[in-house]
Amino acid sequence: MKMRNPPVNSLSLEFLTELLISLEKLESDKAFHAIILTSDCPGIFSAGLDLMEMCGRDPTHYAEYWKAVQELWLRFYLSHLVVISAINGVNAAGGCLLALSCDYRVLADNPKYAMGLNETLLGIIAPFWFKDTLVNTVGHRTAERALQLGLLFPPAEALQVGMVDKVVPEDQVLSAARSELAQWLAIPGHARQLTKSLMRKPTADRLLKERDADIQNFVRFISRDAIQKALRVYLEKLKQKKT
Ligand SMILES: CCCCCCCC/C=C\C/C=C/C(=O)SCCNC(=O)CCNC(=O)[C@H](O)C(C)(C)COP(=O)(O)OP(=O)(O)OC[C@H]1O[C@@H](n2cnc3c(N)ncnc32)[C@H](O)[C@@H]1OP(=O)(O)O
Repeated sequence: MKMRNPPVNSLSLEFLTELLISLEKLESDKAFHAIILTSDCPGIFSAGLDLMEMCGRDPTHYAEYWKAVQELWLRFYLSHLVVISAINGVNAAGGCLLALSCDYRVLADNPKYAMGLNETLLGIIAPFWFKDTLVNTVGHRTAERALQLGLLFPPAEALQVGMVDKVVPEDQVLSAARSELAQWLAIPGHARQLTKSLMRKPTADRLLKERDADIQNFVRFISRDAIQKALRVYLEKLKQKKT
């Protein structure tokens, strides 16, 4: 699955919906057993959630958007397919969440390709299920520091803290993901799927039990004047970079 939403693969409502539909199609076709998730945007895996969806819109839109973000995470996190990410670019916040939801992560060795949950740098916070997904991957202490500081880890550090499983030269990222896949596909499917569910269901259940409350919390939080201002300032900084 090659993500293509130029220029930065930001996860707009339309793009989230496309990803969701693609994933559902693959999951319902018995011929498919695995997905390699990668990017078609040079140097960028994903810039995360689309800030334009969270800025200057109305509460109904925020609720619809957040429901789609929840849906995509639940679908990826609990997918019965083997999902491996071949991370071939910088990967922030919501994009990093997608990669963390995979079963295995290969990252291209380029110091520009940092990844992490950098929400605090925007003046916002990672929701509890983003946090839980990170904790499940790197452990509590590393996650606490990474989340508070909004750290984006370059490849060597991402590997060292366990945010990714392998770092390879940039031209080998897809072949390394394919080689890894062979090991996962050699395991009897039902046993691997049940084990994945055993490991992940408690984390997913937390959100499933509180979905509506989580949407309401998001809408209240994102609608605050101070948060809207912080997002506008961040977007402005991104644009000023060019001048
Ligand atoms: C009480 C508790 C309640 C809980 C509430 C929880 C609330 C939590 C809410 C949300 C969680 C948020 C998750 C996220 O994912 S937020 C997004 C975080 N992403 C980032 O910080 C990355 C930002 N982007 C960049 O750093 C760079 O763009 C880059 C490194 C990815 C690429 O750099 P470069 O190649 O130089 O491109 P440009 O910066 O020039 O960007 C091109 C173009 O794209 C626009 N853009 C970039 N990122 C985004 C984005 N995430 N959304 C929308 N648009 C984006 C950028 O502004 C440029 O636009 P242009 O000037 O018009 O061309």
